[in-house]
Amino acid sequence: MKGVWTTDHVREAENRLLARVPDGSLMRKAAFGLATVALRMLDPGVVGRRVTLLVGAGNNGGDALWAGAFLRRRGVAVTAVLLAPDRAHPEGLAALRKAGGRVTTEGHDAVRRADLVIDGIVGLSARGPLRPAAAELVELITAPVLAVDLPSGVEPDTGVVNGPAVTATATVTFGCHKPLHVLGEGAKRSGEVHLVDIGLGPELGEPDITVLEPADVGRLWPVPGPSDDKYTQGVTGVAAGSATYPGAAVLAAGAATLATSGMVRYTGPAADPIRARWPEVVATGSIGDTGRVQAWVIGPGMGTGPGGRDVLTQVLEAGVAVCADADAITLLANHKDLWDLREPGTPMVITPHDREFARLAGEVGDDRVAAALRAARRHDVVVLLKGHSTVVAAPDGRVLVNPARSSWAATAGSGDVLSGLIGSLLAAGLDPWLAAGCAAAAHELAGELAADGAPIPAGSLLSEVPNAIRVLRAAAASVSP
Ligand SMILES: NC(=O)C1=CN([C@@H]2O[C@H](COP(=O)(O)OP(=O)(O)OC[C@H]3O[C@@H](n4cnc5c(N)ncnc54)[C@H](OP(=O)(O)O)[C@@H]3O)[C@@H](O)[C@H]2O)[C@@H](O)CC1
Ligand SMILES: Nc1ncnc2c1ncn2[C@@H]1O[C@H](COP(=O)(O)OP(=O)(O)O)[C@@H](O)[C@H]1O
Ligand SMILES: [K+]
Repeated sequence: MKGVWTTDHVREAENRLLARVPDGSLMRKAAFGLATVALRMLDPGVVGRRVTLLVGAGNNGGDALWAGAFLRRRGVAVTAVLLAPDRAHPEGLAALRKAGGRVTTEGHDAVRRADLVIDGIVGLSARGPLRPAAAELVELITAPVLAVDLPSGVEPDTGVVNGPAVTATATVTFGCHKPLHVLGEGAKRSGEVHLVDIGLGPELGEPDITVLEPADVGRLWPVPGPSDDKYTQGVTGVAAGSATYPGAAVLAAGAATLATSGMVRYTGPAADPIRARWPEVVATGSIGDTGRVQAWVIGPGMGTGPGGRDVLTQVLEAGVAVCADADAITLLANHKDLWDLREPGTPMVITPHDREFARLAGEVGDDRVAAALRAARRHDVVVLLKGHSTVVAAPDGRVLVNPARSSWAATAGSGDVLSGLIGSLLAAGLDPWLAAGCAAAAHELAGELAADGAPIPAGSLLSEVPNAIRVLRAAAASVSP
């Protein structure tokens, strides 16, 4: 698992560390790590290659200047462009000058002619988009960009970009990952993120955000053992679909069928198409005939009328784990009394996209993590907020983020697949926060495998679920002793 810490927590940890290490040693460590990645990016042949440093007013610029000094000593032609000449980091500037680096306040030529640009404009103290002088230079960049700590112009704690910002080829970050590296536009703008150890580890407490690695998901994915039968692995119930939207039920039930062994039961008006596509599913027309399940998936294509409300009532009263998606979320938003039917402590995951979220808990806004946490605490459920970066928040404050590598999953019906995956992991007994996180990871990977460079319908994503599970389990096998 990868930990991510907010800027407040990074600063607190840095202050504790700074109190017990010699002055300047952290920055030199950070800068040396930065220079090492820069040399790799310049390879082959670093002597005489042109590196331009964009240097802002703070320590982020200081990192860039110190890295420039290291690079200069390896024969690189280094030019520092000072955006705030009076406030450039004094020791870093002196070190660069001593190593023979050039310093200027007029950066147009240096940026245009660079083989590599190092973005030391702003780091953890960033507020808002790039200021005009910095934005004008960034516009001119054609070379690869190595960002110091984060691509300047991106909000560090949300990954939001509201104006001009750097798009980095790679980012070197120090001590730990920060939220922007895994969230939305920030993740995209960071490029490949390299973590440099500056000894911050012991000072960092519990992470604010966790990212599951493929091996984590593979290890957690439930598989049958010698003593298992179809019931012991958890039976998933799917209440979804309608005469108008039978496909949503077929996708959700299909996902539950493929995600784990064991058994899937279906209830609703799409029993015939379900039987035709998934003969393994035990399909009935009414919830009373369904038999026992360990978890329900409810909502996709179900409708928000009295029929849907009645089924949701029965599901919530059943006292088993629930994944509520789509129309079930709208019903919960429209009829607040439905929440009271749930037995306290029963695992529950809701999976809104932004519009469903707004119905339930107000606009998402820029801070998706804070929004998901707010809703999770208000309703005492795990909230999976969909998007390019999926955020999973638990009422106890745990947050998982699944940053997508591609956007092929943004296609009609793919959410139905996701809810089926979550339901089957809940039925298998996984902690609901992990169930949602593992499902999001497998879902995203299935989309990537299915697409392979071209658009796909949700059915193709669904077909790749077994391959995604194989890849994730292989990752787990390759790291276990
Ligand atoms: N602490 C440590 O031990 C270590 C810290 N390290 C490094 O320090 C970095 C944090 O440094 P920091 O706190 O000095 O501020 P930093 O991010 O460089 O900002 C500088 C100034 O930029 C300005 N500015 C703000 N927004 C802006 C915008 N949108 N566009 C343009 N300019 C903007 C604003 O100045 P203003 O003009 O508002 O006064 C702000 O004060 C951290 O990211 C890491 O790289 C590493 O060396 C490891 C050890
Ligand atoms: N830009 C994107 N990049 C990656 N994944 C995305 C993107 N947009 C949506 N997704 C994912 O696609 C799925 C869409 O779900 P949803 O909006 O409920 O669609 P539907 O209701 O048609 O099934 C979710 O898993 C979501 O996280
Ligand atoms: K930066």
